[in-house]
Amino acid sequence: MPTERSTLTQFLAEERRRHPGLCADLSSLIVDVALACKAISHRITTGALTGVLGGNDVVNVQGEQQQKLDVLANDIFLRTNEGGGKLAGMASEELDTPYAIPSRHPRGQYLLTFDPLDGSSNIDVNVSVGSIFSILRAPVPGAHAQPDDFLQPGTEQVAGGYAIYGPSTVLVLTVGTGVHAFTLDPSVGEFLLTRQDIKLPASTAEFAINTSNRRFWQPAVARYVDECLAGTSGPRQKDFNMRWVASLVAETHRILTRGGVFLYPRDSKDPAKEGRLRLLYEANPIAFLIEQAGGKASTGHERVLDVRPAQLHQRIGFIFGAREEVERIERYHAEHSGGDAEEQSHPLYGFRGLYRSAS
Ligand SMILES: O=P(O)(O)OC[C@H]1O[C@](O)(COP(=O)(O)O)[C@@H](O)[C@@H]1O
Ligand SMILES: [Mg+2]
Ligand SMILES: [Mg+2]
Repeated sequence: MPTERSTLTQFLAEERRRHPGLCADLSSLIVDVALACKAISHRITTGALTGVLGGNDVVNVQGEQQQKLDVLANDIFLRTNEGGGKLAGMASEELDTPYAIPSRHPRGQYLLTFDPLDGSSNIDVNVSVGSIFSILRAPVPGAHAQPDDFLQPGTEQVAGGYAIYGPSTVLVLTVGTGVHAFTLDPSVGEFLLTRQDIKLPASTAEFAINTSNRRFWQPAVARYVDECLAGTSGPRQKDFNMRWVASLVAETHRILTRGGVFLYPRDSKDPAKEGRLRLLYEANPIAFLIEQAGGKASTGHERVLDVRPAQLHQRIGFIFGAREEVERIERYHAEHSGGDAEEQSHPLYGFRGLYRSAS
């Protein structure tokens, strides 16, 4: 079917004309990443027919049960991107250490980090999952990337995005010049531009959080959620809706489509972990998109993109979306940060925060 919409490749060529600083290698790397997403999309679509559902009895570096599709998607990302001559190395949520580009391939000037399959717990129940990616400059172009090379703050990203595998497959991308969405047309095998320069409303009446963690929340988070739940009879004086898909990509896509705020804050469930989501593969690329769309992304205390990673698989508290809501949550964190640390780390503190904030 003929179409007048730009393909991803045409769009990137046009972006390079508009922004001459955009490098040709970066465009072709993004096209390779998109190719990986198409292949993953195809495997997900066939589901049980090709035996790709279910676990594979392996626990990954994150301490989580790997799904067959986690491994498959990881493999597709590596194979599709290793030979293009654009990369000095890759780092994946599913691999303990960075992936070295095999010596038979030329090495390039970029680093690719990715969560090959996000929202794994949703695969078997046929709910949307996705892939998330981030592109950084290699400190030494052409050389084999060292693990520390990946430890760059999110502000250094040159591109970031995700593919959502839902009722349709959509690639959402930023190269630092706005946020654009491309829908996969399976009849021609191309991502076609369907939304340009996506903007996020500054306010919202919809929040997303896993409330089963409530007893582990810090007081600032409990206060924020309690106020939303109190609706028109509480201090916010408006009713809020709530959503939780348990797939970061799906939550992000909803927020980029109709607004909202997302919280997976640091909590006391496992004090050894600084959060649930991973800084390099999840928080940074999503924060890049959200900021480019006019929203905010924060740990509760600071801008996510300013965090200097200390470890490849570092986790982080992640709050993003409508600017006014994120600013409010940051304010609550600042107001509650002077409290009694011992009391605040108590698992029931969140509940007591409920009563305190209601007064
Ligand atoms: O199961 P929970 O605690 O609600 O966590 C859901 C979160 O975990 C994730 O699934 C983590 O991603 P992975 O599936 O890549 O491990 C996010 O997509 C989602 O926001
Ligand atoms: Mg993930
Ligand atoms: Mg994953």
